[in-house]
Amino acid sequence: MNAASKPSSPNPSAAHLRVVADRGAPHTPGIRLSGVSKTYRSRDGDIPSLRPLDFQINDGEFFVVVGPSGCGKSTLLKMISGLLPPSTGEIFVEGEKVDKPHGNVGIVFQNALLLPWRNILNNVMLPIDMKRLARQEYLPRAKALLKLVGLEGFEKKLPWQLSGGMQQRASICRALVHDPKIVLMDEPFGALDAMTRERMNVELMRIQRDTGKTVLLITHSIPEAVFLADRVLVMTERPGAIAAIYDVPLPRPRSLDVMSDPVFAKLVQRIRKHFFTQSALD
Ligand SMILES: Nc1ncnc2c1ncn2[C@@H]1O[C@H](COP(=O)(O)OP(=O)(O)OP(=O)(O)O)[C@@H](O)[C@H]1O
Repeated sequence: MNAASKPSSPNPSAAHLRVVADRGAPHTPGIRLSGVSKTYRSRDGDIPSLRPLDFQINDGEFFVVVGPSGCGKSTLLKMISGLLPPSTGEIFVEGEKVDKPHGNVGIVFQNALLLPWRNILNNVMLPIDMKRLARQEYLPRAKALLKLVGLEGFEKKLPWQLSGGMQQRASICRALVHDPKIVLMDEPFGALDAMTRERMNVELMRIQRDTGKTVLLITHSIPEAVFLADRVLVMTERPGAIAAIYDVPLPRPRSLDVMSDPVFAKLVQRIRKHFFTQSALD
């Protein structure tokens, strides 16, 4: 789904964020993988972790990957961010080949990993400081992002003064502050309680809609995948391969009520069938 086709937001700060987000070439696939595989070399021998993968994620798409533990999901994410070279194949982000760590991604991990001595605003500004970008230019964007996730007024607080869900929202702002082309999320809400996790999912969908970012999210939860995604990629056991890619034909914007839609239940059931012998997935 293209950002331009989404309903516009009445929130003025969100509009500001969208203008920045829409700078990219509109028709280039957000992410493209061609024959990408990974085998780790270790003293005990080779560990084939991913079989060759071919797929693409469209600009502005919410793309979710589910798969059993150890099938290579985090490996995939590290390769797309340029932190890890593939053993074979090529990766392109917005048409540019990835061959080293690049600044075109924002990454959100399972834990917020905020620096305890920096206040929330300065944690969000961390990528700007590390990249030595002009602080004054990005401060309004950092503040607009904090407003977007409901953390206006918490800029000067230290991380310990916020709940786990609030900290994770701040870490999402940190991933977006330098206006990356894509956002990679590795089990971002895995450490949160079930109710907070549901709320965060609703919030994340809204943020993605308002910013128009291309999102690749990894989860172990099949209902979470179907709730969030435009498409769900299902992986096989290690060495991971593509078992299937499903379109999620549920209209947007979505609320939690969508989970009682028969289309939702059917798709969850269909994906679950890929793993019915495994207990690693919800
Ligand atoms: N640095 C490494 N050296 C050797 N093997 C590794 C390394 N990193 C990962 N592996 C192996 O590669 C496989 C894929 O690991 P990866 O962390 O990508 O899986 P995952 O699907 O993200 O797992 P989980 O869902 O449990 O987080 C695993 O079998 C793991 O043991």
